[in-house]
Amino acid sequence: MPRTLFRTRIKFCGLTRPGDVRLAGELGVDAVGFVFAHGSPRRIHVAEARALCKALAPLLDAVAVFRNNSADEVREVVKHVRPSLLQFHGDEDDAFCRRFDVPWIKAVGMGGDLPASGPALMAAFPGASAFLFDSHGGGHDGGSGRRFDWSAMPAGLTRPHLLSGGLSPANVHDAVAATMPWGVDVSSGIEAAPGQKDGDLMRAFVTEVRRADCRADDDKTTHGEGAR
Ligand SMILES: O=C(O)c1ccccc1N[C@@H]1O[C@H](COP(=O)(O)O)[C@@H](O)[C@H]1O
Repeated sequence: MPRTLFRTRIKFCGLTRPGDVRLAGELGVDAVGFVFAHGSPRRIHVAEARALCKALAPLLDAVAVFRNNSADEVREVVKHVRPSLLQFHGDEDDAFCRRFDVPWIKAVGMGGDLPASGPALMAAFPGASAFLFDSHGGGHDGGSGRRFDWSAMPAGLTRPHLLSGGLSPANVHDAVAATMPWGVDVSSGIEAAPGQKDGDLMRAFVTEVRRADCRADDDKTTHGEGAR
């Protein structure tokens, strides 16, 4: 079987149980997300996040997810949890996001008004390490399990982007094949209940992403195209 040169990064978000964090590490995902957003059914507190960090495998990143949290709340998480990345899912601007001296991802809502273009996004968020496209906006929340029209993703981004929103083992192969993202992020689609991940769904999700990666490699071999 041909081996792919490009590996789609995988983030599992909204973990609340050490066993789920351990399994994520065993499955070889790249990052797990801990949600500190108010109103989320997956919200955890600093002490719980610190306990979950003890279950992290080496080289598995912890991402702290916020939505319009105060600067003090973000600072407390940064100080006590020490996440390797922050993810901002609300109306935070570039100046707010860069205050914490930790690399960050800006989540872009695709549920309401659509972003103008990739270059416009990069100009609005010059400090963002990556962008994440999710289905929030227009009255819809993040982590809702809803997908959006993947063809509406803005063109012209030269920084990494993650696809998210309503992904699951049933659709992630097609999502990766259609959009070739840097990475994918999933919460509801691998859950038995909010915050409780399902081991079989976690495993199936990773399998489907890797199947899409192998297909992309086959396509490149067949058509002589360059890497992503
Ligand atoms: O997971 C949550 O509860 C959450 C709450 C507030 C902001 C973001 C949240 N999670 C992010 O939502 C998307 C999509 O999740 P889903 O797969 O559609 O359920 C993902 O980027 C999570 O990081």
